[in-house]
Amino acid sequence: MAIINNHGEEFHTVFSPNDSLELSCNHDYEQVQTRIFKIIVIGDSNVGKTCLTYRFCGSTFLKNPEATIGVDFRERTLELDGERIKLQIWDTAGQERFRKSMVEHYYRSVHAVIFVYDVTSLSSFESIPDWIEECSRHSVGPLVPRIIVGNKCDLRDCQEVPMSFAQCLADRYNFPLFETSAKDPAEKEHIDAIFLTLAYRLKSHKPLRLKQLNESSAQHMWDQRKQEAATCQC
Ligand SMILES: Nc1nc2c(ncn2[C@@H]2O[C@H](COP(=O)(O)OP(=O)(O)OP(=O)(O)O)[C@@H](O)[C@H]2O)c(=O)[nH]1
Repeated sequence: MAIINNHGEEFHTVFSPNDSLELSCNHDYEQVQTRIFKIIVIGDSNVGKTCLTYRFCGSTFLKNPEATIGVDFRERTLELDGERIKLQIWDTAGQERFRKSMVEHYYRSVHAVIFVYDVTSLSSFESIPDWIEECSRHSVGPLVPRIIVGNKCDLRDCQEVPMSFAQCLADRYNFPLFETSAKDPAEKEHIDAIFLTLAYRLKSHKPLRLKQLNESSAQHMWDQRKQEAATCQC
């Protein structure tokens, strides 16, 4: 099985042979309609949101990320069961001063949310309910899939958040929980699996706002959002 990103690069992935996710790049993409899903990645500063999204979209570990200002956009196109799906990933700023003027943009027409904490930082984990609350305040409906990700699990010796704690929280909200590491190359396929879990869930739902759009108008909207973000005074 293979997955491709927006640059047309092909990666091999690791779903088990029993998995119903079929990823390939053998189709003539010009002929296939693409559904586009907006996923926002939220969490405290420094938990690794940029590195996680970069690992998924760029396939490598970003060594020296700078703090995100406003939002960074990444995307990757997948093919699931013969259907082309584009994940537009909004890597949001964790620092309040870099995010406050962007918050409305983050949540507008969102299709899925990933909450990230750092397994070596109890405070980042304790913030997760606040991020969930912020999400609700911005009218993200209960049908929008959400998952919790504990990052930096390569630093097991410094772990401050036992998985049992995290599992309790995830159970309380009924969200899936994943622990992973953007840094550890061996976790790359696990990170793919996290995003693909969401993609698969989104695929089984009707897209919300982008349902009626063809690819060029959806792309136009995406470009507009990028422009809005770039001109935003954060
Ligand atoms: N050991 C380890 N370090 C990581 C991992 N992921 C990210 N880091 C490091 O954590 C720091 C913060 O990473 P970022 O991805 O910039 O964090 P962020 O959540 O995007 O931060 P903001 O942009 O400020 O919101 C960087 O020094 C990364 O190298 C990981 O899985 N393991």
